[in-house]
Amino acid sequence: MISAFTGTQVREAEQPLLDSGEGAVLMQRAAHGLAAAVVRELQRRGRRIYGSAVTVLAGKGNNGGDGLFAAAKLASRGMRTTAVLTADAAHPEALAAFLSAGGRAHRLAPENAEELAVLTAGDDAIIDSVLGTGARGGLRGAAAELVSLLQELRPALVVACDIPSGVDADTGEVHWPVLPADVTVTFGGIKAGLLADPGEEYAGRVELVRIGIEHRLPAASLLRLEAPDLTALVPSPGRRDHKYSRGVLGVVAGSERYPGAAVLSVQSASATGAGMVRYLGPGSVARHVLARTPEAVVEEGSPGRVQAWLLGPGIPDPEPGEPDGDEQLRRVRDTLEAARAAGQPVVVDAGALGVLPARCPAHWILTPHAGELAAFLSRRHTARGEAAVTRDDVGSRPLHFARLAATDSGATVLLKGATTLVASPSGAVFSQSEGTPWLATAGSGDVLAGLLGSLAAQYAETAMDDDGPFAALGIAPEDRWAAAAAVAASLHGRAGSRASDGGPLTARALLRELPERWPAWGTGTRSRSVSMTGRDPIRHAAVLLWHIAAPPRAGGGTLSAT
Ligand SMILES: NC(=O)C1=CN([C@@H]2O[C@H](COP(=O)(O)OP(=O)(O)OC[C@H]3O[C@@H](n4cnc5c(N)ncnc54)[C@H](OP(=O)(O)O)[C@@H]3O)[C@@H](O)[C@H]2O)[C@H](O)CC1
Ligand SMILES: [K+]
Repeated sequence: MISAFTGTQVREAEQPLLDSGEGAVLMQRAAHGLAAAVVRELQRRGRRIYGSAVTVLAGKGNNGGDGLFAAAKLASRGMRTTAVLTADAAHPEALAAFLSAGGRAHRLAPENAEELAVLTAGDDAIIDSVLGTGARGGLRGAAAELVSLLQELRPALVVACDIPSGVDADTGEVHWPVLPADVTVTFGGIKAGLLADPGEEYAGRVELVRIGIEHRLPAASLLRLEAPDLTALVPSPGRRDHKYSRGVLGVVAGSERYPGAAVLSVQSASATGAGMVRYLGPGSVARHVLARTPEAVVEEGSPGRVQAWLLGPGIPDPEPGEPDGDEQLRRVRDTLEAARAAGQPVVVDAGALGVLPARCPAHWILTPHAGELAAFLSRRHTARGEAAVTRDDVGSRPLHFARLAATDSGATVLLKGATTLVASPSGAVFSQSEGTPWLATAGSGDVLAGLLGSLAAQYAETAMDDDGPFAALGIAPEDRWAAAAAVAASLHGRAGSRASDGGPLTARALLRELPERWPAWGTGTRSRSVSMTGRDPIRHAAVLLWHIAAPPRAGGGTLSAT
């Protein structure tokens, strides 16, 4: 499991060492790791180091200091090194080291921004060390102009120092312009903003350099499940299990208008381990469901025992003139009431999001996309006389709004996106990014809802106990349902990447990827490559290489092992 931290958490972990005068050692470890990453990436691309050219964009603070010290190390490897000093000052010792290593420095000004952009864009590598965790907002003035020009000129290789300048280390919000990085070399702890959109999209592959503060870091601000975690968390039946003990899921989904959502969500639930799926809905929809999933049980009256519910796929929001909505929405309301009394986990999707009570239990998992989350929050905010929230608000600050919705409602909130975020009402967040943009297709959300419902039914009885698999991974009781939803998001994303294989996919193709690979997924048919390079983390900087393989400047980083 990958842990990520806010810039503040990392800075606080650094502080005692700074106070004891070890800041220079930390910086040298950071610079060593940064320089080593540039060398490795150039070699990976078949470039010679000696004689290659690198430019460092250096800000006024320690982020700029990291970059200048790293460039000095690259100069000692025979690289031609240029520094563009973007502020009126620079880290004095680092600049001195850079110049004495033979580097050439230019002070950026509005009148030379274009000339410097053209001068440096052709270099073999650019190191972006303008702003790090001390940034407030984005690039300004000539630095913003230089980066905008470099974006157009598309340098061969961009390596961001700690975070791409302009990306908020805590939230992943982006203050444009930001130079998209091929690699982000981050220090001490992975920054949460590198694992949340839109920041993740600009980070490229993330490499962590340990600088000796790791043991001082607090509980992570954001977590990411990896393949070995799926192995531990993907449920599998025991010898004494039977269909009722494996987890029965009740599904209230579909409508005359959208029968397909019921078909897809029931099929998905049935294919991913639920012992049984009970379907409740209009007869015409039920016939479609049975045609595709004959093993489903269609319930007329009150259903038999279930361990969990999935409510909402394909159920439209209430019409303005019909506040109670159609029969399905009434069925959703009744089921929510019964489920709360029974303490059952509920996956709440689509139209069901509009009929939730003010406060929900953490084992109710909402699965909105950005527009649905904006509507969900706006209903609550306007009822309190607060400003509405737009889809664009959510799109630019997904981590903030997912967390807000969870803490405000008490429910667990899975916010779908290129990077899917799952917020626990405790404030902890899981971030999963195994998907592909091709998953943005009709029915994909219904398949996810069915998969998540199936897992909820399988987890309901014992998985959340203190001797269960989530506790074994060290996940706090209040965050276990968020972790369960993250399992679903991870499996769904992996299935989507396989079904897409780089091209368009349909929800039906996505379904086909679900069951066959189910047991293999946990082991991850893509084994994660994690290697320690550099030297011992206590005595020297060490680089824990883990690859969020994001094709350089591709849309979003994906967690796929190499
Ligand atoms: N602390 C350590 O020992 C280590 C730090 N590491 C690296 O350091 C950065 C954090 O460095 P810091 O100096 O705290 O902050 P920055 O370098 O990110 O910012 C520098 C200054 O820039 C000014 N600033 C802030 N926002 C902007 C902006 N939008 N545009 C222009 N300038 C801005 C601000 O100065 P002011 O005088 O304007 O207040 C900042 O102080 C961290 O990211 C690491 O790279 C290493 O990890 C090693 C250990
Ligand atoms: K930076």
